[in-house]
Amino acid sequence: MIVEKTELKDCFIIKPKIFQDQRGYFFESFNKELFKLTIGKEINFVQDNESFSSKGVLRGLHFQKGEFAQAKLVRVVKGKVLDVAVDIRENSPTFGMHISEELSEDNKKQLFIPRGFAHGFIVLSENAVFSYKCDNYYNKDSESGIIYNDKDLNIDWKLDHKDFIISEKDLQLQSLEKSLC
Ligand SMILES: Cc1cn([C@H]2C[C@H](O)[C@@H](COP(=O)(O)OP(=O)(O)O[C@H]3O[C@H](C)C(=O)[C@H](O)[C@H]3O)O2)c(=O)[nH]c1=O
Repeated sequence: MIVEKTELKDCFIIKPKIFQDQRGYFFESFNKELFKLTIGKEINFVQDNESFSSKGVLRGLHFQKGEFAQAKLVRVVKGKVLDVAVDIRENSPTFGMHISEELSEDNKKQLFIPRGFAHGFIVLSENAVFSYKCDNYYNKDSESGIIYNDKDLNIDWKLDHKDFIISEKDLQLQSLEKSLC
């Protein structure tokens, strides 16, 4: 397992060791002890999620507020997405900055997104299966988010805007500035 730091503190790119043979491949998608050794902290994931989306679907940017904030370990099982994590830790020197990373079934990269981040992705392939671990349970009442085209974030989602598929709920999200009020 190779872990790369990103320009956002505590946000890491993880490349698992892949074992290939004539049958196909095998890799450990999560190993608690190895994760703790390489990340340097123990994360107690409590919930696994999976979503299926077609090309152009943009889910996010989402986060849960307060005590229900979630750290996530995200990966793509099928297809390819552009994954985006935004640092919304108000005391962080990289507050308001984001990273974008292509996660795919081919590169098998994972992204660890700590609590205090907003998260979203857009599907670049015909469709994608997105799988991720959370270290806190879903709490509907603490759900919040940032509109995908927040002017201050200026995220390049790669696809042509006319191809975006966004839920009505996500189209109502506010700017970063207003979402933290
Ligand atoms: C997140 C979640 C949702 N749900 C229910 C609530 C809705 O009835 C349905 C779809 O939820 P939603 O439209 O919020 O799903 P996404 O747009 O994929 O939300 C996720 O998108 C971005 C990428 C994230 O990082 C978050 O984990 C999460 O907010 O699943 C649950 O029952 N449990 C859950 O943990």
